[in-house]
Amino acid sequence: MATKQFQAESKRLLEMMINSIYSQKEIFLRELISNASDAIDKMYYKALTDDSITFNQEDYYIKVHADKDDRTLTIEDTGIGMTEEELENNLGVIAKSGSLAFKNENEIKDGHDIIGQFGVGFYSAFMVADIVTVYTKSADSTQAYKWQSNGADGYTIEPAEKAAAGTEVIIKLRENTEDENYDEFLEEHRLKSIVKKYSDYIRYPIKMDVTVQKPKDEEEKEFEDVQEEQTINSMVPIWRKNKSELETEDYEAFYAEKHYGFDKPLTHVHLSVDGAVRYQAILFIPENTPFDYYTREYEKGLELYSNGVLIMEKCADLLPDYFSFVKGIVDSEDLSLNISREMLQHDRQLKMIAKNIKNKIKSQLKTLLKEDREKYETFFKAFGRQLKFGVQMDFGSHKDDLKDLLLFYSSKEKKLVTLSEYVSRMPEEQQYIYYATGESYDRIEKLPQTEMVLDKGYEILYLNEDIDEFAIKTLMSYDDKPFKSVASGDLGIESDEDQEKEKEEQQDNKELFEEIKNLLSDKVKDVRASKRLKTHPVCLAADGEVSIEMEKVLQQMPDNQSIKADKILEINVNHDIYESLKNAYNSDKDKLKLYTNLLYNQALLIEGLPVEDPVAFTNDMCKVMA
Ligand SMILES: Nc1ncnc2c1ncn2[C@@H]1O[C@H](COP(=O)(O)OP(=O)(O)OP(=O)(O)O)[C@@H](O)[C@H]1O
Repeated sequence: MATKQFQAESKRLLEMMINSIYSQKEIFLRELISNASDAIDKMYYKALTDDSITFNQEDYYIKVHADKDDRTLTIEDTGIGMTEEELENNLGVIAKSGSLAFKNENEIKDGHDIIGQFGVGFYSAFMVADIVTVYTKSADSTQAYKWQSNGADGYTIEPAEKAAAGTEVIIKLRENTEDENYDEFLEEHRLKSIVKKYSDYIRYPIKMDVTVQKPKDEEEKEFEDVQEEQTINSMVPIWRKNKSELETEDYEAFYAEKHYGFDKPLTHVHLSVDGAVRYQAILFIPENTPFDYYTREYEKGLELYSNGVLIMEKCADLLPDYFSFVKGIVDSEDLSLNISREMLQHDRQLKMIAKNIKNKIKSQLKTLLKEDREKYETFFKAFGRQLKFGVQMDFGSHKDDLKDLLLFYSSKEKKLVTLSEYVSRMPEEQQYIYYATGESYDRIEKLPQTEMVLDKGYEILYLNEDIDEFAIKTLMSYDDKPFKSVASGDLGIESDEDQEKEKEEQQDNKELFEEIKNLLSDKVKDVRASKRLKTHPVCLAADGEVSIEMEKVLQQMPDNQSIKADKILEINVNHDIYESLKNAYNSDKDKLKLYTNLLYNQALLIEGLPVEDPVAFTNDMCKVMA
């Protein structure tokens, strides 16, 4: 049985392609400029083997020219041009890429990678054009040709006049409609910005006649608008340059030019990777937190280029959420692009690049921490919170990547310290890494719960951000040393003797504690004699997974589900107030109730929790004073 070839309804196919491949009309300019760049690259390759051609860089350029009267936009190049046959094959057959064939036939040299591969980019011109006319003359021919099409009814080819080799693509713009303004593609500013956006790093000059103001005479009193030919693209991407040629100022200038931020970057990484996936990248760590950083509006991502042509402005997949503050670009020739060049076909290469980038950022931050503590603290002030979110994210699966990048305030050093520094200072008998939580370092310092641990001479990490304790709970331990809140029931520092004593105290005061618990009903889970309090009369401790600090954070969330910590009221039985409690218990139950309420509310205030009934509380105070 004979195998039949598929037929294609080319008119329909073209229509579908034009209207459904690209998300934005402006892309057509990127495609035509890329074609022009490919055509010049082909001349470059031709010169390598053909002695009669010398490739003088200055002879090769691309020119964009808008004619407002005619409503035409011309993209001209001094590249290799096309013969009649090539015209027929390349612009007459959809999905036929002369450039891909060229790439396969020639050994591609570094830095001269051919962009075209799908054989469809050219037709994107019909997104904005009624008629496209191409004048082209091949470097191998003396005859020039004109190709013309309105997209729907096929095309014509006829001999034409053209002096030099190269190609001119003339786009007759569509009429404006209610929804679409095609005239924008005749505006100097708009054209410049599209070229800058997508084609800034095309390695040949993209020229345009630009309006500039010049003095009319020597006195420079009056000015007039004149047209001046300017090169509007940067051409050589900074990331392709050798690191040794670049100064910090060059990176800073690039950061500013790209509008990555109003600040200066704190540090940068410049990568040129030649592994399984080849890519170049420049990554910046900003100095300041962007104003919208901790909001839903903030979009993470790196600019992604393929062969110097912009593919995505913000490729989110290149950065993990916890490094979402990183700005910069990645350029790779090894990406599998989809046909519109707006997405990637396979994410395998991207995943490899992303993994590599993650590790590079991590090691850059570690180096900063080691070599420039002050700068690292500036970074941590701006983005430390995000790292802590990162620890807690995805069930803690990134905690090993991040644990050595964290800083917490130390009770001993009175400054931010790493976990490794804390552990290195731990006395041999200390089993836990202690932490205390509160709104500010000052408040935490005054917390009664810290007394016993500080008395022991142990260091305490002061956690004052809402995310802190969640991150610590996810970390669970560092260097095999578990974390322990100073507010937890068992601090792990009590001697057997202390524990025995505590049991006795609990027993001795059992009835009084029962009574206090009843008076407070469901507000506390238990009342106990405190082992940690030295000078303060009372404090609250949490029993179970949810700490008091966590309760505060959860209460602020919209879907808090009223999660509360199980609270234990701890009483210092060595405090004078305790005698008063005992007396009241024995002789005056109303007084016991009054004292209990006062002490409980005091404990709430110390913890930074709201007093449930402030009026009752102040009335109680007055009763004591009167
Ligand atoms: N300015 C030009 N000079 C010379 N040849 C050109 C020019 N523009 C297009 N061509 C030829 O026409 C072919 C088809 O162009 P088209 O833009 O449709 O696809 P492509 O560039 O090959 O691939 P892609 O769809 O990936 O951009 C090119 O491969 C090239 O051979």
